[in-house]
Amino acid sequence: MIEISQLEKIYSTGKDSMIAVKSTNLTIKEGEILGIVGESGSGKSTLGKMIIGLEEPSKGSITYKGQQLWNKQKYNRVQAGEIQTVFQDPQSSLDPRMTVKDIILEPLLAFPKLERKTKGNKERLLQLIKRVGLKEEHLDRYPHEFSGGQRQRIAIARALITDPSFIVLDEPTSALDVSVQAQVLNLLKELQKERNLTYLFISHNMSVIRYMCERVAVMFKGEMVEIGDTKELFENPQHPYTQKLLSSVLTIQKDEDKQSIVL
Ligand SMILES: Nc1ncnc2c1ncn2[C@@H]1O[C@H](COP(=O)(O)OP(=O)(O)OP(=O)(O)O)[C@@H](O)[C@H]1O
Repeated sequence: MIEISQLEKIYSTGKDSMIAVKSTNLTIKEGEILGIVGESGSGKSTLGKMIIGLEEPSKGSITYKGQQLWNKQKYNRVQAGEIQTVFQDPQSSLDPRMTVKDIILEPLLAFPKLERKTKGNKERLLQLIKRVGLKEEHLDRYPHEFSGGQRQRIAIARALITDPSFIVLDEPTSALDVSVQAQVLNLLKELQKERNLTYLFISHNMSVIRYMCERVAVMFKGEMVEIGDTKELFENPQHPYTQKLLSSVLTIQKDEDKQSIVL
């Protein structure tokens, strides 16, 4: 579904420049949940941002269903909302001045045809809000009236309004309490099955990755150092950095008397 080839991102600030993502190749298959794991600053979010059009690649290419996503420095939006995203912090990603209804409908503004089709379809909005675990009366309220978990449910409904095929989930539960994290992860899993969605699931949390993902890619200092089936990678990590990531997870679990980090 997505082919990433020799993708690179260099950030320049004044005289300095740094390579956030180094010549990366990656295939994301239709209907899979692919995890991207790595410590803070390893380039995970930058990779996601290039796919959703928020950062322009410095080199390389990304194709979605065979079409280039970036052409001559312009992001190609012809996919009509097929690519969506959910960010980590629903507090800052939801506009506090907008009602929940307007927040959810907002992505449609970029796609007039879709907007016309969906706007008159109140039933669809109601189904969606209920499907993510909220109620009709929530539609006229504002983000600050909700808990963190509810706000993330609003963000998920907003991502689904354009009926996407592919969603970049960038640390979607990291800002939530542990028990709420599990509920939101389960909702995301159910939605993925029901709608045959493809996810790129970014997280620094190995337990969350193990729970959610069929395959996982490990990023270290901007490079993709290992990729494989989640089970195999957890049982038999090849790269020293992956081994280090995994050993730290086990230590935390042991030290906290088997209190598993998430689930
Ligand atoms: N807009 C920017 N300008 C300059 N440097 C940036 C910018 N965005 C990210 N970087 C740098 O690029 C590197 C990769 O950042 P990125 O946010 O992709 O990492 P990450 O793995 O997602 O980290 P985290 O888990 O903390 O979000 C970091 O060193 C970061 O400081």
